[in-house]
Amino acid sequence: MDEISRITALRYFPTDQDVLKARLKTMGVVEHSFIIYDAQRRGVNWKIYDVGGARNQRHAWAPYFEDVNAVIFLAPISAFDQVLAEDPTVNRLDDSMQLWKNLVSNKLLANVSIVLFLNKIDLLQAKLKSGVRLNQYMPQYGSRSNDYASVSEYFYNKFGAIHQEYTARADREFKIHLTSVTDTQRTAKIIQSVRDIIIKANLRSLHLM
Ligand SMILES: Nc1nc2c(ncn2[C@@H]2O[C@H](COP(=O)(O)OP(=O)(O)OP(=O)(O)O)[C@@H](O)[C@H]2O)c(=O)[nH]1
Ligand SMILES: [Mg+2]
Repeated sequence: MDEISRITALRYFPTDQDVLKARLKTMGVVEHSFIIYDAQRRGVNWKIYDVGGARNQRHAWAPYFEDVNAVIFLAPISAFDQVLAEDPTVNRLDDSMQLWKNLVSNKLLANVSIVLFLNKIDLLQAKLKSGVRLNQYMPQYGSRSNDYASVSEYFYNKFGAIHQEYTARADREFKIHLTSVTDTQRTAKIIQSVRDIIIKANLRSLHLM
């Protein structure tokens, strides 16, 4: 609402932040292709497939599984007190953990590197600060402290433990990041580390051949 006069102006042109903050549901699978140059100005062609996360979109994922090098999975850890739009009886974060378990245990994805973004940490911080208690929604959190450091560590360990227990391949490249992807500067750094993981896994598979 602070931006209403700017956004309703006759010559309004959206900023990058406006675009990032827009809520635009992904329908089906959307392909993005671009070239990233390294320090030696060598270009590498990247293809990113953005898949819709809503339940009625998930059937569209499987055909892509066999050809991908890496999966970036975003789990909205601020959503512990929210329910799915498509099924109000299901907690959003419980659903995300269940999906995470299915993904890491999927045999078609055994050779794929996985990067987990525990996302929306800015919203998580604000929510915890405003007094919303995690243990009201996830009783298993018990009497642990309700501050950001403890809560984010809890989720970090919880998602990590699910990977450890259910992964289809224990020695895959796997990394967890706490993210707020609308923060472009921090996300750019994290994407570099995602790139390193993919390159590492590629090199490893070449040595194996
Ligand atoms: N504050 C904040 N907002 C975020 C963050 N990540 C995403 N959002 C916002 O969350 C909303 C949902 O983003 P979408 O890209 O539509 O979500 P999605 O997960 O792709 O949803 P589907 O396309 O339905 O799978 C948008 O308004 C984003 O700006 C974050 O880290 N922090
Ligand atoms: Mg989307």
